Amino acid sequence: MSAQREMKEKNPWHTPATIIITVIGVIAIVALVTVAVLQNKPLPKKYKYGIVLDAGSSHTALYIYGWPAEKVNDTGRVVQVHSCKVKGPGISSYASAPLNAGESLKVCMLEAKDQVPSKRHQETPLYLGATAGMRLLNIENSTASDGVFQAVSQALQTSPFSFQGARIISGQEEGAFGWVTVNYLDDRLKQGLETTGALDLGGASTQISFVSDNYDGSESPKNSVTFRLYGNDYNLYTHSFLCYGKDQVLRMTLAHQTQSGPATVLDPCFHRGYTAIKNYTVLYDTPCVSDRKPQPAPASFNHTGTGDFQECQRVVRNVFNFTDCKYSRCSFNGVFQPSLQGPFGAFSAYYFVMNFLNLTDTSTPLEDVKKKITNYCATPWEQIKEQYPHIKQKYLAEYCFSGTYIITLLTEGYNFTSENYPNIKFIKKIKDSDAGWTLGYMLNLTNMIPAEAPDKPPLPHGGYVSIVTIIAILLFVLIIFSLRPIWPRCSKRPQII
Ligand SMILES: Nc1ccn([C@@H]2O[C@H](COP(=O)(O)OP(=O)(O)OP(=O)(O)O)[C@@H](O)[C@H]2O)c(=O)n1
Repeated sequence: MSAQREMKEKNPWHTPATIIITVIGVIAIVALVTVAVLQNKPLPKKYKYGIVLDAGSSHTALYIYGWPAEKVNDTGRVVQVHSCKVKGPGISSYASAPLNAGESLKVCMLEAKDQVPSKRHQETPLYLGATAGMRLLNIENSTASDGVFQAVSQALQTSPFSFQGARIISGQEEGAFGWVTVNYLDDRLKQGLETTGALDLGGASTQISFVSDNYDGSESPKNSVTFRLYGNDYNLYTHSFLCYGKDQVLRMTLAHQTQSGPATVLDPCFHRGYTAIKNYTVLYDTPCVSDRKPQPAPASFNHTGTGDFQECQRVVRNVFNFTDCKYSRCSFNGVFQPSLQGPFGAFSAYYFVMNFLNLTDTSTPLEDVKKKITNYCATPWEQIKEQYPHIKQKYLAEYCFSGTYIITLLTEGYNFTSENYPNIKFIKKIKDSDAGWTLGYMLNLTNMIPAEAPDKPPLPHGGYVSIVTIIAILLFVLIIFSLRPIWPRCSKRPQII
C-alpha cells in the first residue's frame, strides 16, 4: 500500500562489506606507512665527541669536535663544538718545571668535562699533538722534552676521557692535516672539487701545502703526501719550515743585527720611540739562532726602534737563502716548491696579523699593502699605544715586524705575485670551526674520512616517505575497484523498495 510504502534512499557505500573493506584498508595504509617511516627514520640526534689539544710554541688550545653518532661508519659531519685557550705559555716553556705544564691544562680539561655529556666521557678520544716549540726543545734537550710529555700525559690520564697519547707531530703532518681541515670544512673533498691550498703561520714554524698539476712527487719526494679520500686521489705538496714561525724569525732578524754584540740595536722593524732592554742569553736560547751568539756575549742590549718598512724588509730578507736550489724551482733555503696553483687559505698568525693591520682584503694591490705597512711602521710608538690601548703591548710592538715578514715570506719566499696574491684568503674560521691542523688530525686518527665515496641511499628520507604513502593509497584504490563486482547496485534515482 502506497501510504505504507516506504521510500528508502539506499547508499551503496553503507553496506557492511564496503564499510569493513574501507576500515581494513585505512588501517592497512596507516600501519604500512607507519612501519615504513619508523623503520627508516634517522635515529634521534646522539652525538659523539673527540678532543684535540694543540700544544703550540706560544700557547696550547683545546678543541672539542662533535658529530652525529647515527651515521654509518661515523661519516657524519664533524664540527667544532667548543674551544678553550690554555692560560700561560706553550708546554715547551715548562722544560725546567714540567709538572706545571700538566697543571696548566687543568682549567680547559674541566671545561671539556662540562661540555661533553658525562655518559660520553669514557668513549671520547683525547689527543695531544705538539708542534714546533716541542720540536725545537726536542732538538735542544730531548730529556727535557720527554719530561714535559711525561707530565702532560700524567695530567691527561687522570681525565675521564679516553686518552690516546701525547706526541710531537711532524711538520709534514702539521701541513697536511691543516690542508685536510680547510678542504673538509669547505666540503671540497666529498664533492671532489678543486682543493684550496693551506698557509699556516705559527710562532716557531710555518707550513705551505697545496695540490699542483706540476707535482707528482717524483721531484723532491719528501714533500709529497698522498691521500685517497671519498674515492679521489690527491698528491699533496707540503713543506714545514722549522724556525720560520714569526717568533723565531723575529729572533733570527735580531740575531743578524746583534752578531757583533752591540750595546744598542737600532731596529727598523720596531716603531720610533720603542725601546727595551733585552737579554742576550734569552734571545739566543733557541736552536734557530744559538750558533750566531756573539762570543763573548754582553749581558744585554738596548733594543731601539727606527720604524722603517723598507729597511725592515732588508733585514728580514737576510733570514732567507734565495740562491741555493738543486731542484727545477725552489721557494727558499734550497727547498723545492712547484708552481703555485689555485686558491689558498692563510690562517693562524697570518690572520691575527693581517686582521690587525686591516689587510685581510687581498684585492688591495700589493703596492698598497706595502704602503699601509710602511705607514704603520712609521707611526711613533707613543701614538700606537694611544691608538690601541686594549691590545697587549707585546703583540702591538711586533705587528710592524710581523706584517713585513708575512709580505716578504709570501712574495719573495713562496713567490706570490700581484696576479695570484688575490687568490689568498686570510681566514680564522670556516663555518664556525677554527682553521688549523687539529681537525684533520682527529679525522685521520678516527678514520672519519673514508677512502671510498660512501654508498648513498637512492632516495632521501622525505622522498621515501612520500613514495610509500602514494603507493599505499594507489593500492587501496585499486583493491576497492577490483571489488566492484560485489558492490551493491547503485543508481542515481532513489530505490523504491
Ligand atoms: N692576537 C694575536 C694572537 C697571537 N699572535 C701571535 O701569533 C703567533 C701564534 O700563532 P699560533 O698559530 O697560535 O702558533 P703556535 O701554535 O703557538 O706555534 P707553532 O705552531 O709554531 O708551534 C704568536 O707569534 C703570537 O704572538 C698575534 O700576533 N696576535
